[in-house]
Amino acid sequence: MGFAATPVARVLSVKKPSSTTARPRSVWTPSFRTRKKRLAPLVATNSRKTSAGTGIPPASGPRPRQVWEALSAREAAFLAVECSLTQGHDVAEDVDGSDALDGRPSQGSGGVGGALSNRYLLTQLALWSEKHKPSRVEYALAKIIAFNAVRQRALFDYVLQTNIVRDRSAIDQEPHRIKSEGMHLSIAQRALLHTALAQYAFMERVPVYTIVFSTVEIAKTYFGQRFAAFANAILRNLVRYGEKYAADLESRRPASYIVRPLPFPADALDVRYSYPAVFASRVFGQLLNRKRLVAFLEAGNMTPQTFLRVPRQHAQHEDLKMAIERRLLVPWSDQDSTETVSRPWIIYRVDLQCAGEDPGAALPLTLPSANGTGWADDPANVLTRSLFQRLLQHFIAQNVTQAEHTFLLCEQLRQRWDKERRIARVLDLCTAPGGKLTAVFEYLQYSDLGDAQTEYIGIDLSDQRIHMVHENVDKTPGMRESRVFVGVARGESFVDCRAGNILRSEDERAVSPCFDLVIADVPCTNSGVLNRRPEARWRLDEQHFASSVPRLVSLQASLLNRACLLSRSAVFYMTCSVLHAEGRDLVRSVLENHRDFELVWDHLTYTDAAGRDGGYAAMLWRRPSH
Ligand SMILES: C[S@@+](CC[C@H](N)C(=O)[O-])C[C@H]1O[C@@H](n2cnc3c(N)ncnc32)[C@H](O)[C@@H]1O
Repeated sequence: MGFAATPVARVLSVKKPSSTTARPRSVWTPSFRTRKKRLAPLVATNSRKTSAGTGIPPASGPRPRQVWEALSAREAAFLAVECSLTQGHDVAEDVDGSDALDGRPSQGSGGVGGALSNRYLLTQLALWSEKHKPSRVEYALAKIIAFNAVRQRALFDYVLQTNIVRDRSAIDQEPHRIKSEGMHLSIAQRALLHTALAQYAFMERVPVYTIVFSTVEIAKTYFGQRFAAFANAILRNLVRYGEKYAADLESRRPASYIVRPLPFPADALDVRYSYPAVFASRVFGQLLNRKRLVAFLEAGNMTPQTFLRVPRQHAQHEDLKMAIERRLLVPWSDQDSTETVSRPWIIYRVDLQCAGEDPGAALPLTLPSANGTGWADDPANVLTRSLFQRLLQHFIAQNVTQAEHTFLLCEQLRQRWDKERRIARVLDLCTAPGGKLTAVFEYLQYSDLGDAQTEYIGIDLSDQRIHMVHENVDKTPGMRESRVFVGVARGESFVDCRAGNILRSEDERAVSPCFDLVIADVPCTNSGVLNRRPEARWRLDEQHFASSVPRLVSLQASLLNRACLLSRSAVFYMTCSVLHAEGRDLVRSVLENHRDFELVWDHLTYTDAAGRDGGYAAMLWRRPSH
């Protein structure tokens, strides 16, 4: 049976394999009815399989549309992963820090139509999505498969090696072509097998038969019969191999998110949790505790959580009350639920499972959800999801770590600030999408440190992302009516903003301290948000630590340096990295040249299973002049 989905390849403009064995693609049949007909035999076989020993009751077996969606999503994921495997991104290039909520980069974050390179996984998926108009189910599936395939690259290469490669050093020597006896894996073939493994390991509800079937179908279309037979053999072998290891793994407590056993070395944590070895060992060097390291590495492989920051004065919002009633929003347990002067917002965790979403499932939106609230396409669940979309129009999505760091920094500021004066001018050097600037605004208004005359200036390098700041300003009560200026500029050459014009200079002598508070929430390696940025970890290998990471650190130092020059009182320095090189050590080295400032408070949070992002926050305070 043919697999008709060539438009995906055209949309993603991924190079076709040059192999002479590649079979001509089957004819594209755009009508759903036709595709459904062609896939009908699969559906019948599949239902038999599901009831025959996979543990899935026949009633929840895939329905025709789902099978099509599963195949099509799998192909899109495969092409996106191939693209991601081909590219060696520069860490200093990936400055946008985008963490689009549902993973679709918006226009402004450099996604479709944006200026950002289209080499990224999410951008590839967005391009496919824009052209192919997949259903929500199809998109969610493709994203989950692709994210896991990219995150688990090291583990999956190890699995393939132990299955097909006799010589372990082959991958290191020739990463783009794994050699085994008589079989060469191209990048595209490797990507296809990675997506198969991603389904096998993480999607417990996908029957093994379906994984093998779709792999073979895609393999036939792209690589020809010979590779299809090879892929089939590899996967079947793996299932046998996995079973053999199951008992062994159980005794070693396999990572809870791996739902089916894969052979992995018990001691090599970098392979087992799939990180570049040098990064894992650096974090170990900081934590000096194997258990905490494992918790951190595991958290980086989990589905990221979404949080909403709700201003207290909006606590009675109708949609909000309904969302709390339906348990779509759950108050973050650590926060003080009573109103205090200093905490002007309530943080809620979004529990999309209550809307039938189950990120670990095979078909996240159409199978019964994990917590038993019915089918995801049940009208009640559809309503809950549309409620979530409405909430996003009113409230800012911000991770609890970012909100908490901003709160703690503001508290430090309040303790030191002369109560007789109001804060007159605030500058944010890297403002997009505006999460910190709006939080600081809320805090200053709420605590009376600021007033109607307080001026807020936010600049960012990326004009693509500046419009997101405007959206977030509009969501912040009272901010649009205040003295707010948002513009595009490089932070390290910013001098001031007068009458709506941005003044810049490379010359430090042109800079004078004219802001009470300067925020430098700098671009970083994203090592604290690796669960959101599947590709980011691969830019933390030996080679990048020697080349692009130092360049990024030097940009961070320039931005912090400029922040100190511009501030007459406080500097907030923040990153979403857990590496000391971008946090504590960097602050200390910049302070060497700014004896007029002292570090009064800092905090490093590691990514954790509760959903906290990793990140660093520090407050520098200008010493009183004598
Ligand atoms: C971590 S994000 C900032 C997040 C933001 N503060 C918030 O809370 O929503 C880093 C931002 O720095 C911007 N950026 C990168 N290099 C910059 C530079 N040299 N000058 C100003 N902004 C820069 C990026 O475009 C990105 O929007």
